[in-house]
Amino acid sequence: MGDPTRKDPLLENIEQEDINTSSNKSKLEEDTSMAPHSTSLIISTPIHRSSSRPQLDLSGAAIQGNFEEKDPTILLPNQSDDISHLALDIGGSLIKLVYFSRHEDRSTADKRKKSLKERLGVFNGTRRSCPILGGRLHFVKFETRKINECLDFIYSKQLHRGACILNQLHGLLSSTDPRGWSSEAQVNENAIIKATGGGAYKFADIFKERLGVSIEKEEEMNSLVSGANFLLKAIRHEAFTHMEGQKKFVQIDQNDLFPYLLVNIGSGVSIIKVDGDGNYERISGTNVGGGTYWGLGRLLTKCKSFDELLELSQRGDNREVDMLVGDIYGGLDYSKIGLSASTIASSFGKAISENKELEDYRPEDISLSLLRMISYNIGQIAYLNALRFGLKRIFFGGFFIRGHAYTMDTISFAVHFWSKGEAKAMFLRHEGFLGALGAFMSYEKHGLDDLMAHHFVERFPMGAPCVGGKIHGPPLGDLSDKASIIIDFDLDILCSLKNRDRVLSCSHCQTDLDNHWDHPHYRSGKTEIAKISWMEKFVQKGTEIIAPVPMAPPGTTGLGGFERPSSKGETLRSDDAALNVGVLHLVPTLEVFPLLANPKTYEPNTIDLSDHGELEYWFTVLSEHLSDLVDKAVASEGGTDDARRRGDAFARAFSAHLARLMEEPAAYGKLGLANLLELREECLREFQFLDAYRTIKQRENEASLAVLPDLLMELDSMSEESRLLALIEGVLAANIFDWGSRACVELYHKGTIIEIYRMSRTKMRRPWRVDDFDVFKKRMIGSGDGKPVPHKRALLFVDNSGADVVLGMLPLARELLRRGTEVVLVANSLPALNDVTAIELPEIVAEAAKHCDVLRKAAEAGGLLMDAMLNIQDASRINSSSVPLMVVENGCGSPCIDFRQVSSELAAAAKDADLIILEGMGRALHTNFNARFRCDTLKLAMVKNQRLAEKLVNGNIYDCVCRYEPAH
Ligand SMILES: Nc1ncnc2c1ncn2[C@@H]1O[C@H](COP(=O)(O)OP(=O)(O)O)[C@@H](O)[C@H]1O
Ligand SMILES: CC(C)(COP(=O)(O)O)[C@@H](O)C(=O)NCCC(=O)O
Ligand SMILES: [Mn+2]
Repeated sequence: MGDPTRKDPLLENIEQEDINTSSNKSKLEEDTSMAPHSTSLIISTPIHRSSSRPQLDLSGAAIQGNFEEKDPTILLPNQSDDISHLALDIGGSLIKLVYFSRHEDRSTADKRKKSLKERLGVFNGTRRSCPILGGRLHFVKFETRKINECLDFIYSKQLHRGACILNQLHGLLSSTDPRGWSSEAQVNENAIIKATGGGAYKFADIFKERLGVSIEKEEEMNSLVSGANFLLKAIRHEAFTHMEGQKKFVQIDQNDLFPYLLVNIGSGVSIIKVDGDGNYERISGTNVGGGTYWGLGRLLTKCKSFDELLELSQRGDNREVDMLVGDIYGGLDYSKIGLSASTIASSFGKAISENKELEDYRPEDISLSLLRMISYNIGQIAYLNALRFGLKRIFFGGFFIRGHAYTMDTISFAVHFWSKGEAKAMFLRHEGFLGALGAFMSYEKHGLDDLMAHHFVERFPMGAPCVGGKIHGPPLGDLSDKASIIIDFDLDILCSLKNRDRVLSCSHCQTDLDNHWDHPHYRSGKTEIAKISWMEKFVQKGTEIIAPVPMAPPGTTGLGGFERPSSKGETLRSDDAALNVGVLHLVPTLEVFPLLANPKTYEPNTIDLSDHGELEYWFTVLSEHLSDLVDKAVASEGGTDDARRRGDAFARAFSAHLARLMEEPAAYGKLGLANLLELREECLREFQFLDAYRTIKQRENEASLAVLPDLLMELDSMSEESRLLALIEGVLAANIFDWGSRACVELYHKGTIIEIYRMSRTKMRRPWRVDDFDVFKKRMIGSGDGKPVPHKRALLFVDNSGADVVLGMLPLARELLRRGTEVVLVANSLPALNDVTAIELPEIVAEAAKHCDVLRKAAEAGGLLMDAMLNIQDASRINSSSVPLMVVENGCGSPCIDFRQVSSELAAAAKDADLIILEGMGRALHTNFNARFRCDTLKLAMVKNQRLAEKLVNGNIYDCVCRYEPAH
């Protein structure tokens, strides 16, 4: 140990190949027989950053127009340095790919925000001077032996193009081949893709030949470590423990992360002590790893795939193969040293004592025995290494783990057992992508290093719809129009369908194309690849929901209960990386809401969906609401055939997601009701339903605006005290207009908007179920002689369109303005159900202002009227003595709000706020009911669900909540 000249076989091949590139083809395939010995490769310098990346000027606007249709992932002009969007980790077993796709341009909205910020008088000096651009990080994997699929994928998504846009540009202009294919090798001459893993050496030529790009090699350990550090610091629910079938997310304190032990279980195993960023040492390793399980397993069971092997283990009984203590001690425990009769004395040991051949053993038993042997061994070695350096935390990564409950339980058990509970085994959700992420991070100037958890929103993988129960493929925009994709083919589907469902055949000779790269007609450009649009495929196929995830039957194992596998299930979850980790949406403008009393302990969700009963209930609620939602969505798009098809596809995809989450609720991190409600909205957007309730919202806005003048007159005739009560009543009553609630939707079928509103108002008898009105009133108007100081700025988190905002929140805003309180109306950035959005609000305010001087002056002062009528105006022209009324977007597209991730505008507006009003069930009950803020907070909502009413406030449907909490 410690001899720097000796090398671990896992590393040795790679290092030598670096020197002797001419022999690199055969090198990795040979030489696996060396005994393990660790190497001390000490690297404590900062992460190496290559300078060979081309610095490209992307200002060719005309050229961008040319391939815009064909290639939506191409970056827009003048956005230089945002081209590092693909990195690979090509391992012995699997190729891991991390790629980045940009968000669409939002420059108009940005301008509006800029002028708003000027009005708010907020300049955010701490923000990065060169903002990194928003986008999505995607995670995909392929088997290394099927490298062609990976090349297809890269090509179909044109990911290699980002590596050298100028070259590509030139190539496309000069190429006569419609695919630009024959000239690919020349056009990308200087293009570089970062890659790590042995395959970065082994397959460099293939990448050059097929995609015309050069591989720039990143050191493997370095990549693993920087990938792990990034995940542990930036992704909220990344690490978790897994004991006896129970998954528990671990909150990692960024400032208390190091040192830790990283055990990457790939084909082989690397054990790395990590002391800081770029500061690590590979202290050990073992050649008994994932490749061993898969390789030996394949030989012994004749399984055709890793998953098949893993699935077999689920039905295995290792006692048939393993020699137990009881087998040696005649059925007795060896209690003196703490070994029970059922403890494994020798893995596979039974095979020596019996006169049996391989065929006499069940493959299931062999697979389980092998899986246990290897997992347990790795757990033990990991612990011993942790012990050497006094490390308590061990993070396990690598695709051997494959999110498999039994594997994780076994490793955890070993660590727990040998360390007597001192050390903790933790797993990473992006287990196998550490190296690829590290390679991705190594691109220059991507600026990802200092990103924080609040900059990432993990979304359910939504790249495309569900084919055969899997969510796959490019977004709808790319493919809905078949005419625009005549020459291309849908490789995402090809990849996802594996060999079950080929979609490619050559139109020239009708041959099925297993490997189109080698097909002569493909090369010569003669073929038109027959393509089935994913939409048709999807609609045809129906939905085969993913197989259940293995879950532990509760309480099957006690400690030391290693006799029986703790986490077996009937089938194995599909090994589809896209469904095991979400897509990370990078939104650099998101911020933590500055008024949260304690951001570290803040938990947005009120309902804990780890309670299975709750989960089941809310899944049923959402499923039952689905057909009504689809009707609305389809109608909002004119009820065309296309809209119907999309509606159908949406329903299937959403149901598939629900089913997937029902099986593994923590698949994408901790699951709360807010995530489910957001998932529904995201899913709608994915199928191009941009605002399903558009017409309903318009209709309700118009009807409400028509009665607003009367309401304002009525309010103005009241005393201050009664007016305040009437205003709060008004907000609560109008919150009944909620198209997300089953009960309310039924009501709407029975009466008009005005009838329902009247009925709701008459039911507003105090005391409400939660009634802090008197305390609020005291703060607002005082109780004795002295008048309280009005709030300086109030943030009103508005909810639904129509009566809710027009007859509820706007009159309340008006009252505050009258008292000299600045009002910021905070609305959704994107539509969700019938919630009003920040884009829609200025126009509604402008309409309301026609009947109200207070609103008009304040809206003028806030620049709102200008915004609504003239779009963007120079802030300096607005000169009014009135306190301003402003509109700010919250950064969400959901009926709920997570205050850990809000728009930077909202964060900026919050700085001077001393009152926040959260309105509606989503924002005040489902989320934030228990949240505490550093300023006065009023939570107002009508509970429109019986079960929630019972659970939360011990009441009934249509009860009201008026919760006032003075500054914390
Ligand atoms: N679909 C799969 N095909 C092959 N191996 C898989 C698969 N899923 C998980 N594995 C396991 O993951 C191991 C590879 O893990 P990985 O972290 O990708 O390492 P490497 O970089 O060495 O390929 C395999 O040896 C096998 O044990
Ligand atoms: C989606 C909602 C949170 C919207 O409520 P809001 O915030 O508009 O008051 C709410 O309608 C809801 O929880 N609906 C599902 C429960 C049900 O249909 O009973
Ligand atoms: Mn709502």
